[in-house]
Amino acid sequence: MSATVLVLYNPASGDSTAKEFFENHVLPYLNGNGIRPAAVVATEYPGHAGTVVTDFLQKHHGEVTIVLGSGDGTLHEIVNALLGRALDAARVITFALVPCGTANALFSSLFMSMSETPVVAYKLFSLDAFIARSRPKPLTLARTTLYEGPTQYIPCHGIVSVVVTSTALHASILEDSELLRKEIPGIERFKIAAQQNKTRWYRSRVKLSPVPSTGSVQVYDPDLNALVPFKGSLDLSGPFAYFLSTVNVDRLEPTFRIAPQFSTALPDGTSLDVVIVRPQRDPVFTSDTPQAREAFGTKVFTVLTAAYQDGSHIRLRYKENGDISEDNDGPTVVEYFRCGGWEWIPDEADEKARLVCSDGAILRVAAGGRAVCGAIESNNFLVYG
Ligand SMILES: Nc1ncnc2c1ncn2[C@@H]1O[C@H](COP(=O)(O)OP(=O)(O)OP(=O)(O)O)[C@@H](O)[C@H]1O
Repeated sequence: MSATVLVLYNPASGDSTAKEFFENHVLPYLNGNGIRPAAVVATEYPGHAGTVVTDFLQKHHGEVTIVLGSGDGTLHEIVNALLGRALDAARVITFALVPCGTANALFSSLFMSMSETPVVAYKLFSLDAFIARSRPKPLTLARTTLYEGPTQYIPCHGIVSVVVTSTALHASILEDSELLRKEIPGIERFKIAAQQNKTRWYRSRVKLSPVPSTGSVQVYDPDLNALVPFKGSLDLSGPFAYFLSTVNVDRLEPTFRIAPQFSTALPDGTSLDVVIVRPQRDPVFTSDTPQAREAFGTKVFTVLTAAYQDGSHIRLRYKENGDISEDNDGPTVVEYFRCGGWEWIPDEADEKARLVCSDGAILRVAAGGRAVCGAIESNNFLVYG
């Protein structure tokens, strides 16, 4: 039996061209391939996508394919709305993505943009896979729970990411860039927000947990250019400049390949790739002063710039004088782990360290609380890629 099709797009995503793209390209393309959607819906307000899909699944039983025109945020809303309503474990929802958002991390990770491919054809790649009845890929999810108080384990919030869960600089960037959305609809707003926050450090502790299926945490070794078993302590002390974990993606924008090992060395269990920058690994770090933060901000920028160069940031290393380049043989500037999950335990006096970003949505850890994130398998959600 073929799947029932829902066409859903967010007209406010990215540069607000989803409606036009669907009317001019997606709907005629589906029609031309004999696919008759059961409904075509444009979202009308934040959160609407989750309601539309929940209602649709109540009316249509069996397999459902959603042709989704949006960015990652709308996909995040749908997944969280469905899991929040205790989705039946046997229910399968498959997404054919049409990238209409700002960053489109998941689509860009599934389909590398080739300069010779016309834009319209590129944006229809996931739809092509659906029409060709290719086997869809299961999505891994990352569930974050916020706990109040250091010992009192009271779950107060659970949220699931499909792409990224972060704290530190990335969470600050996402919080600030949202204020720039109207003015700057493209990815440039992330760069401006990065400039605004590059000298911030975040006081926190981190605990990494092993991948359940292997019982180990892996770390990237630039000498071997591979992930190897991590033998160090799983408790990491701060301050942190950057802390970000991903599932399903090696990049957060078409060329920002922040988690390159995800595509270079595919995970063989349900896991997260974690990218960390801690200023105290810098051989010239002496103390936390405004001058030290300013100087380290330049190094953070070098790391982010290298991520745009096919993910070369993970090979950057320190020289004894603190200079960084791929040719050095000192400690890595970036710590790159593959693990099952992490705990982020922010210093309660550090307001900004209490921010957590889940696919662009911003959560706040209560003073004295912690965020706990773990990779989970989901058989409910698949994507054509
Ligand atoms: N009709 C609407 N008007 C205003 N906002 C909307 C509407 N429909 C949905 N939204 C909101 O738009 C937000 C952004 O959507 P989405 O994530 O799809 O695009 P994006 O942020 O531009 O892309 P990306 O997440 O890839 O960077 C979502 O969080 C959603 O709540």
